[in-house]
Order: sequence, then C-alpha cells, then structure tokens
Amino acid sequence: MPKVLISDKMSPKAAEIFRARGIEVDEITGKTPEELKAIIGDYDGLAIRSSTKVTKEILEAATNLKVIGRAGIGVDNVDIPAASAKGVVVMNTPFGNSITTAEHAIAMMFALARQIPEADASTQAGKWEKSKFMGVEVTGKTLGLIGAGNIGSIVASRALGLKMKVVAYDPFLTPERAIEMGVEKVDLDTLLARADFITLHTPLTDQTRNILSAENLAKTRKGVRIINCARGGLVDEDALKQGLDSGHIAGAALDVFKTEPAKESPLFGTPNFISTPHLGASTSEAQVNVAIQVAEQLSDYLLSGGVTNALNMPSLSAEEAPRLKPYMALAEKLGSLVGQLAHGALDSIAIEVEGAAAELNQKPITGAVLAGLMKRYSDTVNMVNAPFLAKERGLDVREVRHEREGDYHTLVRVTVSTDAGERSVAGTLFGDAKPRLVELFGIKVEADLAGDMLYIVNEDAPGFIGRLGTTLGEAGINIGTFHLGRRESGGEAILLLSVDHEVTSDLIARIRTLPGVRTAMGLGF
Ligand SMILES: NC(=O)C1=CN([C@@H]2O[C@H](COP(=O)(O)OP(=O)(O)OC[C@H]3O[C@@H](n4cnc5c(N)ncnc54)[C@H](O)[C@@H]3O)[C@@H](O)[C@H]2O)C=CC1
Ligand SMILES: O=C(O)C(=O)COP(=O)(O)O
Repeated sequence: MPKVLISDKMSPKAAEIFRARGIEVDEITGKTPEELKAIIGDYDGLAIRSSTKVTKEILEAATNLKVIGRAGIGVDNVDIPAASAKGVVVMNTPFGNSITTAEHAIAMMFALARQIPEADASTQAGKWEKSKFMGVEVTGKTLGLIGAGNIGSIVASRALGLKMKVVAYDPFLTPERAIEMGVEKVDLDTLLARADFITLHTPLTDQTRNILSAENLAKTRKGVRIINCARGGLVDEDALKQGLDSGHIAGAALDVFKTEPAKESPLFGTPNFISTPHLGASTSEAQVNVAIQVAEQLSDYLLSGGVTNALNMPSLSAEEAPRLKPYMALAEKLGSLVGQLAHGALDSIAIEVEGAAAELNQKPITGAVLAGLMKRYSDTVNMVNAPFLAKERGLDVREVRHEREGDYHTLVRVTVSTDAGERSVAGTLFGDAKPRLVELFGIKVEADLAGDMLYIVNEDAPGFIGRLGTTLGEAGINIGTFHLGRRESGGEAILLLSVDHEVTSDLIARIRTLPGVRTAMGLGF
C-alpha cells in the first residue's frame, strides 16, 4: 500500500481522500528540515503547501518518493530540477485557489484605498479620528496588472466590475487575450507611469525578481498604491519603505515577503503599510479545493500512473493510464533493446507509432522508450527524469505518428542513429497487452523481451543451431525460448534466445568462436 506524508497544514479532506482510496497517510507538520530528512524515506508521496522546503538534501533522503503534490500554485519551495533528476513527479493545483487569491488582492486594494486596518486600530483605541483617514475611490482609477495569468485575469475582471481601467504588463499576453480580458496591454514603463494601483501576479523568476526595483518604483506616479499577493522578492522591500517614507508611494500591501515567515521587517509600523501573513490562499473554499485536488492527483499517480498538473512531465489521465500501460512496457523494452545493441555515441532517436498506437498520447511512450534507453547510464532513471537526461546528453528526440496501419494493428518503432549508423527495432502488443518484438534491424522476428537473453548474428548455414545447443548445454545453460529471423535463406540470420541463467562473458567468448558467428552478446530485461 503506498504511503503519503502530509507535511503542511491542509484541509482534513486530503487525508480522507487518501484513506478512502486505500493509501496510508501520516499528517506530520512543523518538522525541521533535519526531522523531515529522517522520516521522508518511508514515503511514496509528499503533500505540501508553502512551508515545507523540498530541497536537494531532502530529496536525496527520499529514497522511495515518487511524487510531490503542492496543494496550491507556487512551487518555488520545491527544487524541481533535483526532483526531476531523481525521477520524482512534481504536481500543483493551478486553479484551486486562484479566485481566493484574486479576492485577497482586491481586499488589499480596498484596505489601502480606505486605510481600513489603521482606521480600525485607531477606532478601537477609542480615538475616533474621522478627519485623519481620508480615502480615495477606485472607480475610474487605473489598475496596473503585472502578470495576467490565472489570478491576474480574475483580478482584472473584478477591477473592471469596479469600473476601473486595467492596463496589463505580461510579455506572454497575446493581443487577442488582452481584448478578451478587456485590458490594455502595455509595456512595463507605461504601466508604471499610468497606474494608480499596481498589483503583482507573476511567479518569482530571474526575470521577475525585483521587478519593482528602486529604479522602477521611481518611475511610478506619485501617490501610487502597491499590492503584492504573488511572491516575496518581486518588490524591493527597502525601496518600498523609502517610497512610503518619502510620501511618493501612498500605500503598500504585502501578503508575501522576501523572507518568510516575516517576523520582522523595516516596513512594519510604517504608516500606510499593511500586511498579511501569506494569506492569499487561505479561505475555507480554496483550502478544500486544493486539498481535494492534490489528494486525488497524488492517489491517481500512485495507484494507476495517471498524471495531472505535473510540472516536470506530460499529463496522462487516469483513464488513459491503464490503456497506455502495456505500451509503456513495450516502449521501455524497445528502448532498452536499442540501448544495449547500439554501438557508438547516440546522436538521435526517433520514436514512431503506427496503427492503434498512433491514437494514443505519445509523450508517455516516448518517456518510457527513453527510460529504457538511458538505463545503461543510470540506475535511477525513469519516465520522469529520462527526457531530462536525454536532453543533458544532447540527444535529439523525434516523435513520429503514422495514421496508417501496417502489418500489425499497432506498432512502436524505435530508431537510434549513432556514429556507427542507424539501428531500428519495432514491437507490437499481442492481444493488446503482451509486448512482442517483431522487427530487429529490418529483420522480422517474433520474441518476448524478458529476463536474460542471448543475441547472436550468424551466417545462415546448416549445423549452426546444433553447435550452439551443444555449447550452451556444456555451459549448463537451459534455453527457455528460441527465436530465429533472417533476411533470406543463406544470408544473415538473427537468433534471440531466452535463457535461464545470466549470460557470462566467458560464454559469449565461446559462442563467438563458433563458425559463422558475426556477433554475440547477452541482453537483460
Ligand atoms: N499569496 C498567496 O497565497 C498565493 C500566491 N500565488 C502566487 O501568485 C502568482 C500568480 O499565480 P497564477 O496567476 O496562478 O500564475 P499563472 O502562471 O497563471 O500566471 C502568471 C503570469 O505571469 C506572467 N509572467 C511571467 N513572467 C513575467 C514577467 N517577467 N513579467 C510579467 N509577467 C510575467 C506569465 O506570463 C503568466 O501570465 C504565483 O507566483 C503564485 O505562486 C498563488 C496563490 C496563492
Ligand atoms: O498557492 C500558492 O502559490 C500560495 O502561495 C499559497 O500558499 P499556502 O498554501 O497558503 O502556503
């Protein structure tokens, strides 16, 4: 039974779903990195929010981990390259908390416009400072949106409903989408110069870090109000403090900080500065949404191989997964076979699907071929990290889909090209379930690829099979299955034998001395 650890505070719905789906679950929150390292090896899945930092060190200790699920959007607390290198899938729930976070940004905007937190504190302190808190209307004002993705576009629609004008800076926003959203697409300098309110909704990347730097804050209108409910580090906190102190910035609201938890900050206590402790996603609705989604996604992956919302591998629905499973087994065997048979440095690999296979999602098939191929370079390779390993090695991967049906109702062909030439193998599924090799270097064969095997290329001449049988018998090797293929009588023949023992280098050396043998090698599946 797979085991999942929930390491951040999450709606009880998550644990309920894991249990209902037959997954063992522990909820252990608030652990230090050292404590997490000590226990993570027990788990197949890890469900987190933003507190748990899944570093390279944690991943190194996570010897059984297959999948990390982020109940939320931002995954900057997960070392995704390290997870990918270890073959661990990383998933998030990209929509479950977007409305809630957009609403928090709007709430912050109103809180700034009317100084609600300060007015509240003053009123409750018995001061009744009615004239101190003169606000501004948002109607007719310009909202500058930095980042117009899921949350940014919800903020835009709410702001339009409030009769604001919305200008958006997002290099990936198409003009058509901007029209559809009812916003004006502008460059950053235009946004800075025009916005009365600026709200940030981008991830933290090398391009967005410090996007509101001292220099950019200086380009804003006097009296601007700034809201960040996305990620700490997007705004230069020292420059923000100076802008508030000088009066250039009329107000700022931060839900997120460069260092979290933010227990102290020069901004604390600054007039017209308001903050919340990373509460953007904290509504009961959003937390139920993300907990359900993350638990379903992790369970699908651990129980059936279904992949949804993964950041480091292509999606594969829970319905598709069982149909693709035998193909993935076939693909991995074919990848492993070409990997073992190809000599020389690999330049490129082509994965062709034909007939029924052409109707399927090809990415998982490609991932499985690459996993089989890369097995000779790494013990820990799987479908998740194989495409990354292939890329690292500069391998050119091509996917080809043929709608036509050939000799087989379904076929996967793998061709590698190396400095020694091209090598191609193909396989089908018997009864839609059993992987079978049907073509090896252009020669028709029919073999199951399993266990220890012997691969021999010889000149097709009488007496060879008898001599080979004797050699194997003398070595105490029992033959399980025997498959023969040849281009033409008297030409080159291929022999594939499954044997009950590991094929030693001694045995291979002896076979190579038999008359007519051109190649002999052991294969393992
Ligand atoms: N405060 C909180 O509790 C929460 C914070 N968030 C954060 O909100 C942010 C936005 O989330 P979503 O809208 O769901 O993400 P998204 O991926 O849908 O949208 C992000 C947008 O930023 C844009 N972008 C990327 N680089 C940019 C750049 N250099 N300049 C301008 N725009 C750029 C992208 O094109 C995209 O449209 C994320 O960082 C997420 O982690 C999300 C949920 C809760
Ligand atoms: O979903 C996100 O990106 C968030 O930042 C929400 O963070 P949280 O799950 O509330 O710690």
